[in-house]
Amino acid sequence: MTATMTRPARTASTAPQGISLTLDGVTYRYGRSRTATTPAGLGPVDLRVQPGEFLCVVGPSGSGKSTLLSLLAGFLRPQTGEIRLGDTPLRGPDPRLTLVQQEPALFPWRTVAGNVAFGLERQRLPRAERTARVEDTLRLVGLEGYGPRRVHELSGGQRQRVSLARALAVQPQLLLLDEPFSALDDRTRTVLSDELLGIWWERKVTVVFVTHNLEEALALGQRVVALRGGEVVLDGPARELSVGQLRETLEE
Ligand SMILES: Nc1ncnc2c1ncn2[C@@H]1O[C@H](COP(=O)(O)OP(=O)(O)OP(=O)(O)O)[C@@H](O)[C@H]1O
Repeated sequence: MTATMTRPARTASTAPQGISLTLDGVTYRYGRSRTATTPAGLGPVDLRVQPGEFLCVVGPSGSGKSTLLSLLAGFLRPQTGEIRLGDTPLRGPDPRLTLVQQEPALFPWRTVAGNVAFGLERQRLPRAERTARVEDTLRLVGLEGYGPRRVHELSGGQRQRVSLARALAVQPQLLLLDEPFSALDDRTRTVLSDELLGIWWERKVTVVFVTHNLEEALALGQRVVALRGGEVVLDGPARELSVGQLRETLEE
């Protein structure tokens, strides 16, 4: 990650717009272990993410980042409290949100276009519209013309672009990203981070980006939330925070 990363000066397009995300007293505890007195997990967490906001979540290993994302993705249900997308309680995986994971989970038997089209198949779009949407999204992630290729022909960075395109093709209102660039080399990571900012700027989607990399969080996020021991220990605008301050808070 470099300090030179800048937000691209693009004009924002009209659609689709991001949605607000609200967590009210959300907890999730895994089964009580024999050694730990307090069961591991998350919460209680109160958080409100504004429509179109880019939030980065940081924290050391075991701080609850994945648990939080699993709750937001609807894979886990809060044991107490409530998560709302806009005004609606989240009750499980929701078509208004998509998740990009650390390792791109692509279908090797499908082409690049086939992978990107996957989520659209459930939307029952007319074929021509589906094809246009796939092409547009591939262009958006810098893979114009890659549609007919097979996944195994691609580099790690290109695969993660396909994964991002698949998540974006359905035009989510909330995009969840779980350490999406951590397996990539520094240069590819910087390029993709910059491109993600461009896409966010253009689409105005709400983003929750989980990373253990503090520099990355400050470079990408408008706002940074730090987790420690399953609790929010810091929440502030990225421009007012420093790596040292985050590190200090997380190590206390
Ligand atoms: N399936 C599970 N069963 C029991 N405990 C779990 C389970 N998953 C996570 N935990 C515990 O819950 C706590 C939070 O874990 P979580 O995976 O959310 O942290 P994390 O910040 O994502 O860590 P990492 O950066 O290593 O992925 C940890 O103490 C972890 O050991």
